[in-house]
Amino acid sequence: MATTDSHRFLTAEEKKIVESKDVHEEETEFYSKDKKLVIGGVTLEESEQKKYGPFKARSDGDVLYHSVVNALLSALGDKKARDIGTLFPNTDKANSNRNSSDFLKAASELIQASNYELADLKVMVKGKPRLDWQLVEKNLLNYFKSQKLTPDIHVQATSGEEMDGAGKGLGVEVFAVCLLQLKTLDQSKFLA
Ligand SMILES: C[C@@](CO)(OP(=O)(O)O)[C@H](O)COP(=O)(O)OP(=O)(O)OC[C@H]1O[C@@H](n2ccc(N)nc2=O)[C@H](O)[C@@H]1O
Repeated sequence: MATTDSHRFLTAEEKKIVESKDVHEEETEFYSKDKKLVIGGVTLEESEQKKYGPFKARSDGDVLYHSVVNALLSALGDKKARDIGTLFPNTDKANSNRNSSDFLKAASELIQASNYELADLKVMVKGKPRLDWQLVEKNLLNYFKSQKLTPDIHVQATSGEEMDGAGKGLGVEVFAVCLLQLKTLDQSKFLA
């Protein structure tokens, strides 16, 4: 039975079962042959895909975008939009294989409707998959620009040193911190 542990890779056993199912063109709720591992809107290269398989997730499983959405929702503090799962339940088939940029769009629209602008976004990725993090940064910058938001963005990565699930390659953890700033802030009074 697929669990809703949404950012775990398929275990070797699960992958074997699903691949064998795949032979009969069957697809499970969380895994389909065309589901690629994507982090920060960047799809991993085939060689990396083979090592890890896709995330087990209702949506496209982009754990970096999900973490950024949760950071934005946390900074906004709207109790009705507490977190990503409140806005986009993984029990909702509408989120099946959904592009996680949809979730970023929803969070960006909440910021646009607020008294705040997005000043800073800092991301730390922990896990084994290697990506061009500069490309992820560019992706995020372009995305937010399309939403009329211009945060300073910095993305880092660490292996997790085999110490825990992410470090052992069972999945990827992403920590995101953002700074919202009042749109009406008159910065001149801070300039000496
Ligand atoms: C992003 C989505 C899109 O469908 O799922 P995936 O595509 O990763 O599967 C969902 O928004 C899902 O995000 P995520 O929050 O990571 O999923 P889960 O860990 O399963 O938690 C789902 C929701 O259950 C609630 N929750 C979870 C754990 C907990 N101890 N208490 C809770 O109340 C939270 O509201 C959380 O948002």
